[in-house]
Amino acid sequence: MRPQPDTQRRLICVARAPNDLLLAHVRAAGWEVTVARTAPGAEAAAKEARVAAGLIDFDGFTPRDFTAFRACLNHPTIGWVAITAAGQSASHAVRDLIRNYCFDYVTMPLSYESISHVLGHARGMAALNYVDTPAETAATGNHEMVGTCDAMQCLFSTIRKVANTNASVFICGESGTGKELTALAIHEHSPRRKAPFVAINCGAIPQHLLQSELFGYERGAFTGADQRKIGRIEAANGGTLFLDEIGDMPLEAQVSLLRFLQEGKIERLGGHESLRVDVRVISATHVDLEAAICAGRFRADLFHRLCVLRVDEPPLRARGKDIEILAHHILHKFKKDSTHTIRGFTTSAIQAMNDYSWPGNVRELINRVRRAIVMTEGRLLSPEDLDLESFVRVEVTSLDHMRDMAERSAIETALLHHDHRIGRAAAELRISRVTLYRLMVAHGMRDPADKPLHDEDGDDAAKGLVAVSGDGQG
Ligand SMILES: Nc1ncnc2c1ncn2[C@@H]1O[C@H](COP(=O)(O)OP(=O)(O)OP(=O)(O)O)[C@@H](O)[C@H]1O
Repeated sequence: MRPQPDTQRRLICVARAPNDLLLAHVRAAGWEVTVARTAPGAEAAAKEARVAAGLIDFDGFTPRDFTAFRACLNHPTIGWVAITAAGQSASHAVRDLIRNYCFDYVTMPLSYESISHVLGHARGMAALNYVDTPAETAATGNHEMVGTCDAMQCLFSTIRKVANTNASVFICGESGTGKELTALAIHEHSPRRKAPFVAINCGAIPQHLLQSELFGYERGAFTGADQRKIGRIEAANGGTLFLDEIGDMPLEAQVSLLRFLQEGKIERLGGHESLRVDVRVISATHVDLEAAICAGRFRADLFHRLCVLRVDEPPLRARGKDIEILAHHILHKFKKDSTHTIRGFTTSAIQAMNDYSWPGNVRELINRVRRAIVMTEGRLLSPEDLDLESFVRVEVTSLDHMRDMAERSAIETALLHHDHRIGRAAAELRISRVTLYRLMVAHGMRDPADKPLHDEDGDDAAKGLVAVSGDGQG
């Protein structure tokens, strides 16, 4: 389960000599403050906080502290604001920290109200990242499997269930959906987790070599076999064997594999000894194996042996909000590849990712985000960085709506220009005051109950126009 967002307004204040008056003020403004006077203290406070604002005064800290600060300043759910004294921002190291890690900076002296206001914004921006941080779901060693949508939650529950048995598992799903990761997760959650997980891609190995790769061979078994080689099945003894792209396995190897699944024994090529091997088999394919069976390319009896338990991997396009969550997860993992700090994705990039059909699934998402991290010149990754600009929705609005917007904008500009003096604004727009009042009411800029006042303009020449009823303009 995901933790709930923090509703408290937490503030981490990092300073060698904290400003007591400032602290009293932010506390009075409702912030729950944690003070850190050292870099390790700041790190500990950052680890504790889920969503928080951070206020950091670099004065008095050493360059070594600056290096240590990077980890906590990089925390995605803490919005940092730096305090700088006049002249301090001249330091190259401080400038770098502010530019790369801080939401904003304030130069002292500044009103405490303004600081509290900036902190509120910084915390708000950090809270947006909170919803984007990936859920802890099915951790598989160093490989985290991210997913919060119903289809992925269902997959995680299936993984936990099938992990407890020894039956063969068959994973079905489009290319790049995470079939190997699922197989690894099953292994890591099973009692076999301490024994090897051995993966072999049946499609990537030349057909004539697949048998020897799977079963191994004895010295002299064929020309060039100058020493014994242990095959992948034997290497997985006690653990799990993952047969990827099983649909590409040649018929000859299918016969040998079927024999192994029936008897639990193998014979190395060129050997005469039968060896008992205890292996749990997980296989996967992105092709329609039932069709391959009908076409005589795959043995039905082998399929039934392999597919005791079936797991379906959802395509990325069917994972809804998970697309965005995964994108942030990948960004977080690879953002060090960029020379500058990248904070996230533009709204149109998120929309383009949601509209794209992802034929290459998670693998393609990883590649696009990694490319974007390297190519971008901004702090937010755009559809162009992701090479998805053709998926940006162009909103088509009606002509009436466009006219309406243009009218409202012209009125706002004229009123601003003339400091809300109605007569002058109306004159610039070349309409009467009465028409301007009517349009302001129509655009919700004025309450119809409000009577136009003569002295609103402070301009006697304009007063006479108020009495004029209509000017025939639309
Ligand atoms: N839910 C997920 N969370 C995080 N990373 C994922 C997830 N699913 C897949 N990946 C990553 O996507 C990449 C492709 O996954 P994987 O190799 O498991 O896919 P596959 O379905 O086995 O691909 P193929 O059909 O080409 O063999 C890997 O880098 C994997 O770590």
